[in-house]
Amino acid sequence: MAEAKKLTGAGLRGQSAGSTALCTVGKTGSGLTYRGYDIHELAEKVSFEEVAHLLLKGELPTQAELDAYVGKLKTLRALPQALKEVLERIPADAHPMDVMRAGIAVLGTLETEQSFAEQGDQADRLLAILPSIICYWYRFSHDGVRIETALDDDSTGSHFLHMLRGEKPSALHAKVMNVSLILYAEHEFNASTFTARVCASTLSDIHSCVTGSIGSLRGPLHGGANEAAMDMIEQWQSADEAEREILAMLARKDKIMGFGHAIYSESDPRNGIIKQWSEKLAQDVGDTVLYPVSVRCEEVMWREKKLFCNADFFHASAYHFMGIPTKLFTPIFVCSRVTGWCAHVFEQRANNRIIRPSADYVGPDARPVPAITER
Ligand SMILES: CC(=O)SCCNC(=O)CCNC(=O)[C@H](O)C(C)(C)COP(=O)(O)OP(=O)(O)OC[C@H]1O[C@@H](n2cnc3c(N)ncnc32)[C@H](O)[C@@H]1OP(=O)(O)O
Ligand SMILES: O=C([O-])CC(=O)C(=O)O
Repeated sequence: MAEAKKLTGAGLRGQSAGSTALCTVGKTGSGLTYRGYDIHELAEKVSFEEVAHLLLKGELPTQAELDAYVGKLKTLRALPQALKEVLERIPADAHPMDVMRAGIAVLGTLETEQSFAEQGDQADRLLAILPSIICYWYRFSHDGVRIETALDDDSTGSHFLHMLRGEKPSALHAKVMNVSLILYAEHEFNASTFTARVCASTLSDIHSCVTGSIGSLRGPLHGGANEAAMDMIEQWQSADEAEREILAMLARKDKIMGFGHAIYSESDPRNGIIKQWSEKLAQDVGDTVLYPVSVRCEEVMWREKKLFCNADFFHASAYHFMGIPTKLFTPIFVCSRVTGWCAHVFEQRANNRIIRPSADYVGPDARPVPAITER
């Protein structure tokens, strides 16, 4: 079993910033559990909606609870007219994460959380509507069509692909989306979730918390790494070329996106799972380049630097093989992680003290303000 990573230095690394009953990350080096359930078992046996229920409502649902929950989510997929109009005004070259951030900000003005008693329903609405927001904007701005978002797909992943392509996905694609959404759902005090908790600690509303989280997830050191990894690997025509380029990047001390992790020491448990599905998808589309390129990157990074693929790296090829445009990779992460964010908001609210750390002052000593003519 891998040893836990030694956590010291800047970035609050290794410091406990609160407690959570939602998730353990890297407790023994490479483990990941949601409310005590191992990620491998969840990815194999349950649906994303069951995981959402687990995170947001405390337990895996019974069949009757699941049926009711899926039914409820389906009723929450429609976009308010005012939100559609805003989305239609956002240009095609906008960053899709900005579209999601703006979409939730607008939703917060239309369906404002009036009291914390509404938080469960608000979280369900966010979960159901986020795929609608991004796909409505994408299809309108790129294809000039106003899509129907209130579709009857049973799963969030199928709903997303159905809106994106205008037809129901294959069983393989539906399955991979389901696994992917499970893998991305929750990860303890990562940057975007901590953003949500800081915002929640001021007793702010849930739309503000989630809007802030989307902003934090957008960066390439966090959720944006799946797109950055795709931009990198798609340039290479063979595994040998990938090896040469990775070695050159390492020599230049470039950051290789999709590798390394703040908490895990020698592997990210989500990687092996999504890698298997990426391989299946590669076979499905007859790929002979991108998957071998990805595998070679993994081998070279481990051999040269003992750096391993995080959850984002093989998501890049998996999403690509399903024909998903690269710019929608990180928005899919949002559609999943909103469950973790909201569950953390609930947890923060249930046992709250405003989050307000201290800083070590390194500026000038106290001094008088000079007159403007003397500066
Ligand atoms: C779902 C997710 O959000 S997973 C993370 C997605 N992000 C990425 O894939 C971006 C690339 N990776 C990284 O930037 C980092 O590994 C992070 C942000 C994930 C973690 O950062 P840290 O906790 O600071 O990394 P860590 O302390 O393990 O770094 C150790 C050394 O390895 C280097 N290193 C870490 N990751 C990488 C990488 N991907 N490429 C090159 N070097 C790296 C660091 O620069 C550091 O070198 P130094 O000691 O010479 O300064
Ligand atoms: O935990 C982290 O720092 C980043 C991560 O892997 C995630 O949020 O899924």
